Order: sequence, then structure tokens, then C-alpha cells
Amino acid sequence: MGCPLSRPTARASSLPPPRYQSLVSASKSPRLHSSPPPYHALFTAALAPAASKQPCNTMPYPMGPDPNSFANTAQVATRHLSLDLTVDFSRKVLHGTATHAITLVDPQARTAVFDSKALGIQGVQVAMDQGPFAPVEYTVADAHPKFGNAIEVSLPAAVAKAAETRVRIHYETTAKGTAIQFLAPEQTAGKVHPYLFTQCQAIHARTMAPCQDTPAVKITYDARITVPKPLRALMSALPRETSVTEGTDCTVYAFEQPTAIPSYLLALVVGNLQGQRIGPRSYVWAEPEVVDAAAWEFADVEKFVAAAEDLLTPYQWGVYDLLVVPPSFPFGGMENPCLTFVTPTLLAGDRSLVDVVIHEISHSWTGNLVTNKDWGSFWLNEGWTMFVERKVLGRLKGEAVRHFSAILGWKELFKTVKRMGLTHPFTALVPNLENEDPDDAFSTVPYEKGCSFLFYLEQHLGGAAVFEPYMRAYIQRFAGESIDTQQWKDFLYKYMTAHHPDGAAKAQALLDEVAWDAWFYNPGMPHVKPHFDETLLKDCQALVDRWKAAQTGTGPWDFDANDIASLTTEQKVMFLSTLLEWEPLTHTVLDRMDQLYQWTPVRNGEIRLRWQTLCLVAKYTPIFPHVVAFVLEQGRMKYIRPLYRNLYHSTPEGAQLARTTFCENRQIYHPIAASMLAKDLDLDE
Ligand SMILES: CC/C=C\C/C=C\C[C@@H](O)/C=C/C=C/C=C\[C@@H](O)CCCC(=O)O
Ligand SMILES: [Zn+2]
Repeated sequence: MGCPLSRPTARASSLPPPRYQSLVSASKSPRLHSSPPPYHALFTAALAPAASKQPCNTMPYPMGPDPNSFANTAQVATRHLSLDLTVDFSRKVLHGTATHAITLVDPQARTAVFDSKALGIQGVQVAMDQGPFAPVEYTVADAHPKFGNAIEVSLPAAVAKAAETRVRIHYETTAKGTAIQFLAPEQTAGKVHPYLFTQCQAIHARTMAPCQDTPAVKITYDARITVPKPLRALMSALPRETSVTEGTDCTVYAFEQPTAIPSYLLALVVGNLQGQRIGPRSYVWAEPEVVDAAAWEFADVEKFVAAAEDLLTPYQWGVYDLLVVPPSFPFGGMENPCLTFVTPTLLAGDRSLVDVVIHEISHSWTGNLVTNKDWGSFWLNEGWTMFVERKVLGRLKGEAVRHFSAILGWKELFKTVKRMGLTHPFTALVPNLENEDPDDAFSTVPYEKGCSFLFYLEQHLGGAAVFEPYMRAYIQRFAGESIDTQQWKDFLYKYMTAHHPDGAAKAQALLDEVAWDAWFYNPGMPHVKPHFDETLLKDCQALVDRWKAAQTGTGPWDFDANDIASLTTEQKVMFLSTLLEWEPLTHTVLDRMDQLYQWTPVRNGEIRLRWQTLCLVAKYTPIFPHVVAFVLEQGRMKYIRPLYRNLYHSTPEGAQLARTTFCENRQIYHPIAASMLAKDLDLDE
């Protein structure tokens, strides 16, 4: 039986692609009222979930220990997951089996509860030890709007005596799932083959496979992925043998992840992928049209991994590969182990945006080895990783650069808190996420308030000489585990009172001076600001002050194109970011500044985002077409959400343009991004 294969469309254009493709079909320049692009036809109405044949429970199902998961992890835990899936591009589904090797945390347990969402569950079997798989009773609870459907599997009494129990769930995904984005050929660089990639963080893995979708549980996994030729599959795992099923158009790719990971780090990509070696343990993977530019941009990856190892502990994931995903990828990067996914917006052509790669590499320790037990402690993943990223930056480029990056982070935190509201509960470092979708709570806060907290603690406890040995000990103590904020704090006390150079009493006193609950639970900006070295800020601030003086009439209009000639990309970003903290610029200032500094045609996403935002908050309508072009070229939420929001709130024309642009093109965005944008634009989901 032939493997379903999308029919290739016309050959790709011979022109070299722009650094990244417009998400809207190349044959249609994005106009405000264009008819939907041709590939809309490929995105038929969302497939109705497979008719549910299993009995349904009508009672709301209780959450497990993790407030965002039904998994009964206090009774049963998955230790290993085996996936055997076939990718069907014509139906846009994965189908096959997920087999969980479970252990009884509670010897009396007689049910295993898994998370699922928008999956068609076709049957459940159980095998004990080397015995055969046999059908068992199971119930799929009614769907919770945020957390999906609990699957409750009845376990035979014999499991209590079994050395190994495996639960096999036969299923298929549906178009209502949010982890998988299927791309039509027109949305890829090559425009010939279909493509799919997954994004499981925070709780989307349950729409890719039935699983215990909580970071409290860590699993090893193996997978067999059957894909249509000539496409290649890659996963967040080490590749194993590849085989071809005789008489079919399919290739079977096998993978193994021997290091235990939380479910959100499951990841799959299938497409016309080519690899190029960029380091002793690194390949970069991308479509052939992109791979050379990516190999150049990320050529320093080994330096970054080595610097992180020197700071912390040996890298233990085997390989560190990078995948450049098509431009609809909703994040800058995703730390999928062995295979970091990155947005093509990092391909700036001058290696100025590789800090995102340093961030994802840093996750190989903070987040992927030491993991937040639940999403309320997400700062343990992201605040720690921002801190490690900047430590690596400091070792590679000097302390002034580390502090400069932290100052920019503090400014971003300030803007986020101002936008969300000083008392908004999601501006707390450790928010209460009961009955909340973690995606809705996602912001800069866990990254930058968390990093600032660690910056402050390092200075308060005696500097790098005291703190860096602690960082190493922290990783060594908790590698392979999932912890919460209390466990993190307890270890800090235990370590410092045992190892602080000034002795236990002094360490205890210093730690007791910290206003822990204010840091953890107070909304708004931190009550304490760390000391930041402003050496690299001075030139940016001086130029900001000159423009402010010109606008307020207290200073001369003596500007020149060379004003920014000596600024680094990061300092240009800082200049624009600092202006965003002030009152809207006048159109006279914007006109003059753009005439001199030529911000509008800049391709660098970090500059483009801040320049276009400066114009939108000033209701400077000549920027509108450039904003539309940018939000249709890529789907990175860091960029498209603020731009759509600020366009929507700029003028009545801007509001109409924002909604029309989104509604006519929502299919080009990842399901997660489309859902967030609909809420941003007050469109009913
Ligand atoms: C308090 C929030 C608690 C949990 C949120 C957890 C995950 C939210 C979900 O939306 C996934 C986020 C994934 C982020 C991936 C990469 C980021 O580190 C970078 C984002 C910014 C960028 O595009 O650079
Ligand atoms: Zn991160």
C-alpha cells in the first residue's frame, strides 16, 4: 500500500529565496483585501475528530497533582514511551500507537490516567512482562476546554505482581490538535514538499500523543516514524536505523532518547531536510535552500556549548543539532533535546542574533536536566536559563556585555509589567496556574524577573566566586529531576550554609535578609533592582537624551547618519527600546530619524520590531504596510503579537487592518500563535 504523499506542485522558483519566505504564497503579494491565498484550499475545514467509539464519562475529571494535567502520577508513572506513528500528509494526521512502560508508584493502583486532547482514541491494550497485549477497559472523559480529555485505563489486578507493565494506546491526531503544524509546500522555502513540525511546550504534547503531559514525570523514549519518500524525519532524540518498507513509498526513521525528559520536550519534524556539520557534535538541519546560510550563521555553536560546559557540567545529550524551521515557527527557539528548533528570523546574516542559540544551549542544563515540576515554577526553567545564557555571554564577550544584556532584559520586563498591569497575577514570579492554560500566562516575566532575582542573589551572596560553584552544585544535585521553587530555595540554603566562604552563620544571615515571598509572589516589578554596569549603555542613552531634547525643544536638531555608525546591533536595539519607555515620538522626529538612520528597511527582527512599535504607538500610519509585510513574513509570537496588538490599538484604520490581515491569513500561523492572536484582537475563538 502506497504511502500517502502530497502531490508535488510546480518546481520551485529559480530565484534565490529571501532570507525567509513570505508566509503568504509568493504568487500573491500580501494585499489588505486579497482573496485567501491558493493554499487555503489545502487547509480544508478542520477535520472532525475521529468518531469516538469508546464509552465517555460525563463527570468533570479531577486534575492530578499537576494543576494542568489529569495524569495520576501519585499512583502510576510512565518510565518509557514507545511511539510507532505514520505521517499521513493527505489527511494531515499522525496515526499509530503510543506504548507506555509504567511503574506503580502506589502498589494498590488499579487505574492509569493519561492526558489527551483532540485525539481519536481507537483502543487500549495492556501487556505484563513478556505476555501478549490484551484489550482493557478504558474511559475517555468529556473534554475540558483547556486541558482536554483524561483517559482512564483499568489495570488488571495482575499488574501488582508484574515486573513490567505496558499500556498501548491506538490513536490518531486530528486537525484540532495544537502541537503539530502541517505546512503546504507553498509555506516552505522549497515549495515542492509538505512539511510538519511540533511544538509541545507547555501542554500540547497531549495533542500529539496520549501521555502523562506534566513536567513532573520524566521519560526515556524511542520512536519509529513512517514518512513518505523523499522526506526525512528528525526528533528530539538520537537517530537510530533507517529502513525502507519494501513495496511502499515510505521510509521508516527510528529514534532513541536515553536521557529522561518531560513530555513537553517531545518533538518531531518531517520535511525536505538537509544536514550540514557545524561542529564536532553539531549539525544544522534545514531545507536545502536555507542550510548554507544557517551553517554560516551558527558556525560558533561549539564555542557556546564548550563555554556552558566550563561554567556548569559536561554536556550529556550526545549531540547538539540545530533545526531551522520554516518562518511560521511561533518562538525564537525551542530547546528540544539533541535538536534545538530555531526560527529563520535568526538568520540576520551577521550573527547578531545568536544569543537565542546560547539560550537554547543553556537549556541543556537548566530546564532539560533540572526541570520545573509544574508550570507555576516555570522561572526555574527560564529565569535560570536567561541567567546562564548571560553568564556564557559574559565569558565569551566580557562582563560589560553580560550586564548590558541584563539591562535590556530589565527594560523588557518593565514594558511587560506596564502592559499587563502592575497588579496582574501573571506578573508574579511564581503565579498560581490552577485552571489556567500556561500559554495564557506566558510572558517575559519568568525570564527576566527570574534572571534579575538570580542576578541580585549572586551580588547579595558574594559574587561569582560564591555563586558559580553553587550553580554547578545545583545542576549536579538535581540533574534528571523535576523540582519546584521550595525545593530550589531549600537547596540554596543547604548549599550556602555548608559552603559559603564566610561560614554558615553569615550565609544564613544573608539568606534570611532576602524577602523571599515578595520575590516569589508579589506582582509588578521587583522591589529590589540589581546593580548593573552601565558602561555600554552610555552611548545609547546619550543619543536618546539628544532626541528627547530635540522633541521637547530643549536641545538642538544636530543629528547625523553617523550618530549610530559606532553602535553595535545590541546598542541600536537598546536605543530604540529606551525610546519606547518614553512618550510617543512626534511624526517630525520619526520622519527625521528614519531619513538619517534608515530604520524602516532594516531586516534584523529585533530592530524591526522596536522601530515599527515606536511608529505604531505614535500612530504613524506610513509604517502600516511595513508592519503588514513583517507579520506576514514570519510567525514568531515575540514579533507578531506586539505588532498586531499595537496596530490594533493605533487608529481605527489600524484596528481594521490588524483584524483583516489576521483573519485573511490566520492559517499561515502556528495553531498556538493563531489562538493567542485571536485573543489579542478580541476575536471570538
Ligand atoms: C508563567 C508561565 C508558565 C508557563 C508557560 C510555559 C510555556 C508557555 C508556552 O507558550 C511555550 C513557550 C515556549 C517558549 C519557547 C521559547 C522561548 O524561550 C523564547 C520566546 C521568545 C522568542 O521568540 O524569542
Ligand atoms: Zn527558554
